[in-house]
Amino acid sequence: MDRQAPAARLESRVMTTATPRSRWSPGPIDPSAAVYVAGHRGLAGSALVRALRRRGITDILGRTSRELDLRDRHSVFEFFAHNTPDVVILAAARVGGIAANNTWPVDFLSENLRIQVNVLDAAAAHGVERVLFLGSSCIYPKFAPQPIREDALLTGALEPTNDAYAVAKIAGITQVQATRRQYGLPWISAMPTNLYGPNDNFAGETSHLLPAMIRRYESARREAAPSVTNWGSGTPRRELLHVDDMAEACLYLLENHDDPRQVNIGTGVDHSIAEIAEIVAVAVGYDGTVDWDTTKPDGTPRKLLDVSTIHNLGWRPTISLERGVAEVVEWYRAAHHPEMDAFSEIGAGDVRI
Ligand SMILES: NC(=O)C1=CN([C@@H]2O[C@H](COP(=O)(O)OP(=O)(O)OC[C@H]3O[C@@H](n4cnc5c(N)ncnc54)[C@H](OP(=O)(O)O)[C@@H]3O)[C@@H](O)[C@H]2O)C=CC1
Ligand SMILES: C[C@H]1O[C@H](OP(=O)(O)OP(=O)(O)OC[C@H]2O[C@@H](n3cnc4c(=O)[nH]c(N)nc43)[C@H](O)[C@@H]2O)[C@@H](O)[C@@H](O)C1=O
Repeated sequence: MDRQAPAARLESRVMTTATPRSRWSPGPIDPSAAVYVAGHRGLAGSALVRALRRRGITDILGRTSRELDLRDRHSVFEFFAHNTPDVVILAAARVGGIAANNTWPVDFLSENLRIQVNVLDAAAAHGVERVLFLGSSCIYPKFAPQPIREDALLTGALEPTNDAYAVAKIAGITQVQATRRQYGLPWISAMPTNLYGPNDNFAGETSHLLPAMIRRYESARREAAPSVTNWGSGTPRRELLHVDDMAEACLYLLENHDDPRQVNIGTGVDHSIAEIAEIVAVAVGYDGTVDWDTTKPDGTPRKLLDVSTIHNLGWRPTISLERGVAEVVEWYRAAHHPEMDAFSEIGAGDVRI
């Protein structure tokens, strides 16, 4: 006799029943759909929740990592068995800026592989029709031709500061494609460029470029410091997308797109790090001088995405970098009081609102 609980039985294989046939067709997400946003408190996940609410979707499932550790396969399968989501958006991941990726590569590889495999296996086991997997532009080769087209994937060596994270993300894209092939489920993957917005990680050392700079420049302004020191040479280029634009793009893809190849999401415009620093200085109102710490890594020299696929599908971003950065500075000032400046020691999760 099979003494295992149903969730445990499902855990041992990806799919229990015969291949499901997809019933999906393009159109708005059903307002009564149960949508699970894995990572709903994060930068991307919280923007996805806002975008879903703007569409009138109310049955949004979210669990913090304390409530549901997605590295724990059994818990993930139990969650799916009890909640049976109709749509899954996988925005939970171990995420960090260049220093975090460079310092803890095996954590970024191992944790992300486990999170992805568990969530995607559980979604397949329950026959979830619509799944969107979020990767990142770091999946592409370090010296890919610019702007980077989707077909540049796996054509060259990765940027060493984030190769472990990138390999985990490439595995996620492959799992989506393999699930489509094996089970006929219309799952998709999206690859956003560097993101910024409210609910970002402003911890400093582990942050991405933009939140790190907003924190640094705001602190320098408050303290009337004569100069700030940014990382690297200032010459690499980055394409920055407001996370609310990213969320709209993801929902647009979920409503309109069904194809195995990952889709780039970006603005199609990039700036040097020095130019981005100047935009932050203006938004914050800091007029001191800038030094560059070249002992810190530059990372990939350029990773401008070719966004013609999503443009041709009919989606374009709406938030300019200057406006977006100014809004995030306001958000940061409202969310973080000066006495909370020690929050890097507390951990980014604890300062989210
Ligand atoms: N930030 C960026 O610039 C970019 C991000 N992306 C992609 O977007 C996705 C989300 O990134 P972003 O929003 O920036 O990251 P954040 O760090 O802001 O959020 C990550 C979320 O994942 C959750 N999480 C992490 N580990 C676990 C776990 N073990 N179990 C359950 N939940 C977990 C966290 O939950 P909790 O808060 O409860 O701890 C958090 O809400 C990632 O896939 C990333 O690759 C893509 C391109 C650029
Ligand atoms: C989204 C993407 O994010 C990461 O890749 P990245 O784009 O290299 O990351 P970043 O945002 O941290 O840095 C961008 C650039 O900015 C320069 N820089 C200046 N001053 C600061 C600074 O204060 N902090 C940081 N972090 N960078 C700084 C820094 O020297 C570098 O040249 C990966 O995690 C990757 O896995 C990934 O997916």
